[in-house]
Amino acid sequence: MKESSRPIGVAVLGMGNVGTEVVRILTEKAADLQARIGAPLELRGVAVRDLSKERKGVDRALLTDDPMALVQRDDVDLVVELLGGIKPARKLILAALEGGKSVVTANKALMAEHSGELSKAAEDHRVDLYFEAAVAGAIPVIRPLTQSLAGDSVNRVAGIVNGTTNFILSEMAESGAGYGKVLAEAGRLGYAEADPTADVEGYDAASKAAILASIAFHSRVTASEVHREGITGISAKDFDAAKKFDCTIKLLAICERIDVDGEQKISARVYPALVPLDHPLATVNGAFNAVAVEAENAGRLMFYGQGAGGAPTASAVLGDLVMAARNRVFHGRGPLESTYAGLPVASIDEVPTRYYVSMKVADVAGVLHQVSGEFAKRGISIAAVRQEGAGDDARLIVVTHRASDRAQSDTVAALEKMDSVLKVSSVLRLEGTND
Ligand SMILES: NC(=O)c1ccc[n+]([C@@H]2O[C@H](COP(=O)([O-])OP(=O)(O)OC[C@H]3O[C@@H](n4cnc5c(N)ncnc54)[C@H](O)[C@@H]3O)[C@@H](O)[C@H]2O)c1
Ligand SMILES: N[C@@H](CCO)C(=O)O
Ligand code: NA
Repeated sequence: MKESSRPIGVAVLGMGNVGTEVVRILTEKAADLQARIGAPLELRGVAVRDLSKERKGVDRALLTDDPMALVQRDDVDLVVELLGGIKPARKLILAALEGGKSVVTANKALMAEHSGELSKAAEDHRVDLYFEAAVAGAIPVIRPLTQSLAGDSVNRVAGIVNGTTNFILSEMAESGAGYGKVLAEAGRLGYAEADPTADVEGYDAASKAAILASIAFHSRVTASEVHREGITGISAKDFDAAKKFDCTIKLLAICERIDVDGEQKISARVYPALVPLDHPLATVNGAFNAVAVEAENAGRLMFYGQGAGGAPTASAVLGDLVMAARNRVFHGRGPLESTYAGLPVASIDEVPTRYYVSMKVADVAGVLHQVSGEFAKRGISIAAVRQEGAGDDARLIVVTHRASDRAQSDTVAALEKMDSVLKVSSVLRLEGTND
């Protein structure tokens, strides 16, 4: 390695769950990081909201409540954005890139909406924009997709990419614990977003799906183009029913290439789904994430690890920081955004899915025939039917084979109108099967 170069100035924006851990590692591992980079990393400042708050292990002189002034300092070479949200993160990152500084961010909400603008600024100013921490926390997924698989064709990226909801669903499956209590615990452990609606309503997973789909399929997919359903409607009853079909329930993010009438499109979707208990994703519990990648030549790859939490996320941030710093020292550049394929995003209606429909029915002869008739009318074949209870508590559960999501949802709408169907109590998709 060449002799140590001049110090590289680092600005950290935000000292919350992730920022605190990044600053700790930067300080504690300074010597190792210097040896790996070929230059020392020097912390020039940390932008915080509350200057009066005690920050253990940080020199008070480094704290500032003016992030823009910090970003624009001449002695800052790398900016680490850990504020979250669009404002003021977008402007700060743009200012950094336009000032010739490389940026590392964990901000999926921002990357899923503004990656085009930010990547262009990075390209125009010949600096790096890294965001490994934005998807699946500590797990390397961005780098494998952009670098290791750069010579392959990815067909599918799917898995569990939100730690908070996986933590909640795992607890519900295990102990039947109440939703609110588990969510509060996820916040306390540093998994949840500042506004946990982003987690439980699936927005966070949708942002990650948009980033994964864009990278995997060399196209640009934004969060608003991802079909999104959250977990707030999932109850203990759904878990009981899932168990009867040897399944559990997971919030999945699925990005795949699909063929729609001869045209290749991207499907990017997030929803809670029944997953067979013997499927690898069924055993991913707590704040752990798992992402399965299917590529034409590599075949199937699995990535598993901690998808949320301060220290695991900081690990991914530091990895990016070392890369960006090395590029400074050795005059290299990270991979540029690749959107040459420009594939369109399919509507959820066009995607082939399997449905699980649980309904309360009138306990009269012929109900099963009428219900199955509605599925048959739309060309949907039924895989399993289960009748439960009797009288006022008569229930029918139908699991279908794959058909267009439009045909499936139209059938549910028709069932809801039938006199003999008193209530459609639960509709979930079934994933992780081949039929
Ligand atoms: N926590 C995780 O597990 C995790 C994992 C992966 C990615 N992320 C992402 O990392 C980022 C940070 O997450 P977090 O969990 O650390 O959030 P957090 O809410 O704990 O921390 C954000 C910090 O930024 C500060 N801040 C916000 N606006 C500011 C401003 N204008 N000036 C100065 N300080 C400001 C807040 O006061 C807070 O301390 C987010 O983009 C999040 O999505 C978090
Ligand atoms: N809130 C996010 C943080 C990690 O991106 C989660 O729970 O997965
Ligand atoms: Na990651």
